[in-house]
Amino acid sequence: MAQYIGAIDSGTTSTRFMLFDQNGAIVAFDQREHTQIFPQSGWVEHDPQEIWERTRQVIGATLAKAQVRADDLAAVGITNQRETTIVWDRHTGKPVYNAIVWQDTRTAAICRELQEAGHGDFIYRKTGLPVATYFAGPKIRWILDNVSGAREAAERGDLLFGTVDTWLLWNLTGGRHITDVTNASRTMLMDLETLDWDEELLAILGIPRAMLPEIRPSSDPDLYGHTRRDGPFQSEVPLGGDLGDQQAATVGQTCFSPGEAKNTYGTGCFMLLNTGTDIVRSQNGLLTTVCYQMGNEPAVYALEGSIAMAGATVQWLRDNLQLIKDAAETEAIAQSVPDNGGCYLVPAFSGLFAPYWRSDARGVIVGLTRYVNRAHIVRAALESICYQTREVLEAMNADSGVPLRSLRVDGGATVNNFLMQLQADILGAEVLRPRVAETTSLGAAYAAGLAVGFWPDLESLRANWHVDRRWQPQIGEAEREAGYAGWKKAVTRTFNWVEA
Ligand SMILES: Nc1ncnc2c1ncn2[C@@H]1O[C@H](COP(=O)(O)OP(=O)(O)O)[C@@H](O)[C@H]1O
Ligand SMILES: O=P(O)(O)OC[C@H](O)CO
Repeated sequence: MAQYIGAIDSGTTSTRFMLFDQNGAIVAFDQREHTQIFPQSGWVEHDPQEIWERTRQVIGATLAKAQVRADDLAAVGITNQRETTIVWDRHTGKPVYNAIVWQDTRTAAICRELQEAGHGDFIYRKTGLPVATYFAGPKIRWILDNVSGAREAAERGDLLFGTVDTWLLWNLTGGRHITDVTNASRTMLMDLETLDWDEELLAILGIPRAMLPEIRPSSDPDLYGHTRRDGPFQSEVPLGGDLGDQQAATVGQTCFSPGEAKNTYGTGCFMLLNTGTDIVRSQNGLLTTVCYQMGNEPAVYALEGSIAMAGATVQWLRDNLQLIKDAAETEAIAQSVPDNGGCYLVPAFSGLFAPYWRSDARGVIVGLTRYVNRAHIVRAALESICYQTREVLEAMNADSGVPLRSLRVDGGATVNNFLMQLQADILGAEVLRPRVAETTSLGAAYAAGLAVGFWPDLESLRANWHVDRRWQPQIGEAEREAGYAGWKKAVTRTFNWVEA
């Protein structure tokens, strides 16, 4: 019997391929970054061909490292940065434009028009999403409006849309055009109740239905297809799992019961709270989204607090300000000062996402005096991740009425132990990091493994979750609240920066 499950994790900054065994332990992996393209202020793009190339490379390198043949894989799952939008020609397979990344704000005018035309409430009721530049629908519309000949070609049925999962499935299978419910729930085009594309939403955004992929469960016993023999696996491996990366991390953290939540610290930071089969509407700026759908089971929903800039703020310190040489340095530098020296950094680089949804906001560093030095700014950058998380957690507590006392964390930035201590201090709650912090890939592996019977059911997966380390708050209430009040004040300074 095949002993492993493979997971492709195509993130905002890099792609990984991982092999997992029956216990959910990592057997081997490889990871490669792709280029971040910033053509103008507020624009963020990726090259879809580069993402596919990196995917091929990490698959080949992982199999070689582990000395595993593709025939030893029971199935492969895919997980991906969500909302990032690719449009390609169905005949040539060539993208008509770069991928427009979830952080990109070029669709602000389209979003404003949708609001002004009074579609905001309808869109929110249907999709659980506020009208914001974050989501895929307005990005597709932008491509149809701005790429020469694109609208006509789309109307002729020659163009296909996909998020990154769909792009990879298309390339891996040689032409299957499929997405899953979690990714579809981030397009602003899917009805959260019917789990199908909605004709009225398509009409409002002017998007031909023929461009859209088939929507399937996140774990599909009918399979999305098999990998092609002439592709990176050089074998026909079943493709059985597909879900957005934040939903995948929720599955990887085994948050299968209503009330269970996780927070993932990658490029952005995303907290998801499982709300079961109920569609819960937020009163506090959170999204309602599909958490997962396993086979023929009903879909499970989640409330989500999305933060656009988390680890990316650290990258900005490194690449744009050159304050640090690598992300790991932030741990020692931030600890070298006792506090932020009165300085706050609010990274509203893509506007502010949850709970504000302000596309008119832009980043600020405030509270500067001659006392403030590099270490204070580095510390303020780490604190910004934790304060944004506190705002989202408060919104979740208010919506669910049940305060979360401990938070399961994962993602690339959780290797920073000082950041985790800051998080416990700023939340006043316990922070728990699991042994396998690569929960995004693990969630995709679980979805694929469940599809082919490698694991029997969701409950059996809980036994694979083990705590690696936990952090308790170490500061008092007064200090915590004073720091938070400073943060709240700093946030107000970001508003109304971009004039309509
Ligand atoms: N030691 C660290 N301290 C703070 N941030 C870190 C550290 N190591 C990595 N990061 C941040 O984590 C992010 C990478 O995490 P990852 O989960 O791979 O992201 P993604 O899936 O979004 O590509 C980067 O933005 C990086 O700046
Ligand atoms: O690439 P990540 O892990 O920061 O995730 C990006 C999110 O999916 C965007 O919604």
